Amino acid sequence: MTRPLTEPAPTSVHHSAVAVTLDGISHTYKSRAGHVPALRGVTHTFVRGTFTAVMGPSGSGKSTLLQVAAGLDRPTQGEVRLGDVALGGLSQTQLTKLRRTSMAFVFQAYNLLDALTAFENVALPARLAGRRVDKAAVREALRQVGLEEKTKRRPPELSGGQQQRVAIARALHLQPEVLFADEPTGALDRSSGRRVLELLREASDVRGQTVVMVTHDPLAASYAHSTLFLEDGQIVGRLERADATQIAATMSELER
Ligand SMILES: Nc1ncnc2c1ncn2[C@@H]1O[C@H](COP(=O)(O)OP(=O)(O)OP(=O)(O)O)[C@@H](O)[C@H]1O
Repeated sequence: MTRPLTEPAPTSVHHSAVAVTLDGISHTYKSRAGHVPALRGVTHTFVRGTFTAVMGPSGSGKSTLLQVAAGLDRPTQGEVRLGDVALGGLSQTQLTKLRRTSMAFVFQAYNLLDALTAFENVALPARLAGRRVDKAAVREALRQVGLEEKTKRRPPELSGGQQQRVAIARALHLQPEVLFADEPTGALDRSSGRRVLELLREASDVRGQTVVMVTHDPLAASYAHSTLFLEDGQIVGRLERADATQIAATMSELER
């Protein structure tokens, strides 16, 4: 596969056809109410250059799966690998470095810094990863999500949907090996939502990035190459190249 010139220098992570492997992952939260098993023996490989939607009823473990796959939380059991690198074998510093160079995450709460402008928020992760900030590329990322007029605004001066789009521009600008997004279209109107989904699909189809997106919306999931269904912390189904009607039908079977 050819790589665009703007991608970071390859590391061992980039040589594998598999972007992310979840190998027998279980994750249990310990809270005052007791132990909550959020994931129970999840095994899955996310192939490089694919776009996967993760669906399932509320509380089925979708966000946990994303957090664990992105190395934001260490699983109670099992192994996560990014390419050939086992995340469990890395120190916190090594993990942070790997995450900064290879992954981007669009959170449900957008995690923007209020003190920085939209432009500065988009540029920040690249700066933290020690890369030179290409101003034109930052502006282009903001243009792609329709915010070219708002580059100087700070998050408190933007609507929820606009903040969500800044978070998406920030992830796209990094051109990460793997892009994780938790409900990235949740706060968006139909047309901005569609645009964002097209951008995510383009990231995988055109640039060979791997995209993993949690969503409740069958229409959003239909933009992905495949959809995984979670229930009670386990993968209970998978659809390939399905349309929104098929995805919705599978979801309603699960929710019965
Ligand atoms: N920090 C936490 N402490 C204790 N339990 C948690 C914590 N985070 C999640 N859980 C529990 O783990 C289970 C899975 O949660 P998770 O957020 O992964 O589900 P989800 O499928 O993303 O849900 P939703 O669609 O409602 O966002 C739920 O039972 C939830 O209550």
